Amino acid sequence: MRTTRSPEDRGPQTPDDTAAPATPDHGLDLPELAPPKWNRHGAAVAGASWFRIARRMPALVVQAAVLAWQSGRRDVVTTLLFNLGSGAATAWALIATTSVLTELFAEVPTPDRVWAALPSLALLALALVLRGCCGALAGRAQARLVPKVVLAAERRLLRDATSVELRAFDDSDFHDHLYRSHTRGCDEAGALVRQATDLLTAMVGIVAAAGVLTALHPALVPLLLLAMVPQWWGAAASARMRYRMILAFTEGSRRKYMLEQLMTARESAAEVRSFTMERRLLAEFDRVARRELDIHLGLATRQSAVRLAGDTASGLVTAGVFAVLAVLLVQGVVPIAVAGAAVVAVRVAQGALSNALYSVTRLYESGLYFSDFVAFQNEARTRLPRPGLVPAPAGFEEINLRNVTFGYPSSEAPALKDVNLTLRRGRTVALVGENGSGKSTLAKLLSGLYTPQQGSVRWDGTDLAGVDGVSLRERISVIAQDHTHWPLTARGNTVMSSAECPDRFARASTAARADAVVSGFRDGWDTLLDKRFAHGVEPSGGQWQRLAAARSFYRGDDGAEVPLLIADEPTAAMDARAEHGFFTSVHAHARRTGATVVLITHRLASVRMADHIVVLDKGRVVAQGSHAELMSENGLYRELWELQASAYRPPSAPRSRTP
Ligand SMILES: Nc1ncnc2c1ncn2[C@@H]1O[C@H](COP(=O)(O)OP(=O)(O)OP(=O)(O)O)[C@@H](O)[C@H]1O
Repeated sequence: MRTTRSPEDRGPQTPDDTAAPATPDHGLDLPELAPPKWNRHGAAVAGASWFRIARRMPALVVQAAVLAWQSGRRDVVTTLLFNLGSGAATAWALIATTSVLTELFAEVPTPDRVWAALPSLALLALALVLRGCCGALAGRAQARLVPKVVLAAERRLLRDATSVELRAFDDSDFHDHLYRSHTRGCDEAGALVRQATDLLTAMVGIVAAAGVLTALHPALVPLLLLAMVPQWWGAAASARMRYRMILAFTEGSRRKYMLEQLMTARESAAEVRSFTMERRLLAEFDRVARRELDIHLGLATRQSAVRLAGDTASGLVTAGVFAVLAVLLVQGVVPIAVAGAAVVAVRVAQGALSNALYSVTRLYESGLYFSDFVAFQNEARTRLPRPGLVPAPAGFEEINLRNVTFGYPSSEAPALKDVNLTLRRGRTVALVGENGSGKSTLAKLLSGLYTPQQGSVRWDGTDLAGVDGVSLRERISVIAQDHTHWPLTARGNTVMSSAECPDRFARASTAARADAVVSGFRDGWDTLLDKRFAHGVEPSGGQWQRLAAARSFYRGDDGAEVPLLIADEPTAAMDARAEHGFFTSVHAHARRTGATVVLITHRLASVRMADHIVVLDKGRVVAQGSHAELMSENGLYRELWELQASAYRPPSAPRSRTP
């Protein structure tokens, strides 16, 4: 038997782990997201062989060099010069060390040895100071370069994300690319340059030390390199493991992010509580997070094992190198001074080599992530508007849609099928139909946001498929169904990208009745419409809609410049007075500016005022004409109209067959 518990029974109202569950403690039962295409590409890169890693290095270094060169030439040159200086100083220091040791181990009385070693000691000190200065200055140049590279990559990503056609945002593959590129790709561009310069620094150190070591005894160099192979293998293998883990968990981290957003965003905070979703969201979060944690823990163990094996093997081989040195010393092949200097050179080269190894593995790892950034750029390039488009015509007498068919990337059925339509200049055209019938899609095609896969949309004789989208959209004003709540002032929300013009501004704000909204705000038109900022306010849904309408009237104020205004459910949240006012204004706008107005609304009483009504059903135009013509037919329009009208009739009143 089910029992109902009072709030007191339930104890504290925070959903801590001990409180009784108000709803079952299971997750959201979301279906798994389909693996994106880039996953295959990523897995192929992550599974690269040693040979492939080595082969990729030059390309990665070149990529880093190009990125760096494009972002800060002076810093690149400075980094190179000071790194070379540092290498020269290292070699000099090692030679000075040999001289010092030779003097100190000479067979003469001790005070004479010390006196003899002093000049070499001074040279050694000078070389070390020089090496320090060069290192510091190279480090400074690198520290200046990296943020510039990250910034340039971020800018490129934002430019690409805003340049691609809107259609790309309907494609989940594009989202995956963008997500990965945005979350890691840009930072990895900086890391790529940092690791490449670190590698350069280390290589210069190695070359300097190896050069001196070769001069001391050639057998030591290959032994030293051999000592580093197991360490290198360990670090690279563990980096690749981590990459594969991140790749495997991309879907999970997207889901985790989505859940975090739902639980922390202001927009969803009320509904999370109203629908008592707290526990279910947390349970889903726990489920996803547990999977992530398990993967992390498994990875940590495997990485440690690989590193341990690599370090142990490396330690054993290094001990072997010193044993060989001892043998050479005992056999008299090298004198004691040279053996001492060799130990110093080995330590210097080991330090540099281990830095180089770290840089190489990190460079490889960064290269893997950076390849996603490059892949996104390539993907974005294929989604740019095609080149060679002509500027939009200044206006039209007629907009003609001929056999227009359009489908969204992820959907099987087209949203619009074989649509034929003519919209005349200066007329108000209403699109009506049930949910999902294709009204907004048609509006987006008319707005120049999408181009049809079949058929054409023409402004008089000009097919819009061959027209530059930006110049076309500059001639169209839109009130979108899901309009953006721009985090700007009320004035900024209205003026947007145009220059401010007081007359135009006054007309637009009056037409949309936005002035009445703004008069209630503390700073009037200068009030910031975002609660996240100090003194920001949050307008109501209807108030936002009036501001969106003002924005649209402002942009479309000059009918010669903007001959088309499209309003997609512009009054859904408005009260009856505001709604009536809006429709009156929209007709007045069409009369004053001579623009064509396309109106989408479910309020059929307002549709009646339109010059022409187009009825859509399942993506097809099923009827069109004036209100009277459509009412005379016994079709979908009349059925919808009568359904709405019946809600306003007293229950006893007889149903009229005429409007
Ligand atoms: N971005 C999208 N990606 C995939 N399918 C979409 C997208 N937008 C709309 N659709 C689909 O296209 C069809 C038409 O949708 P559209 O939004 O044009 O209908 P509508 O008539 O404006 O509906 P409503 O009255 O509910 O606003 C629907 O089946 C919808 O699921």
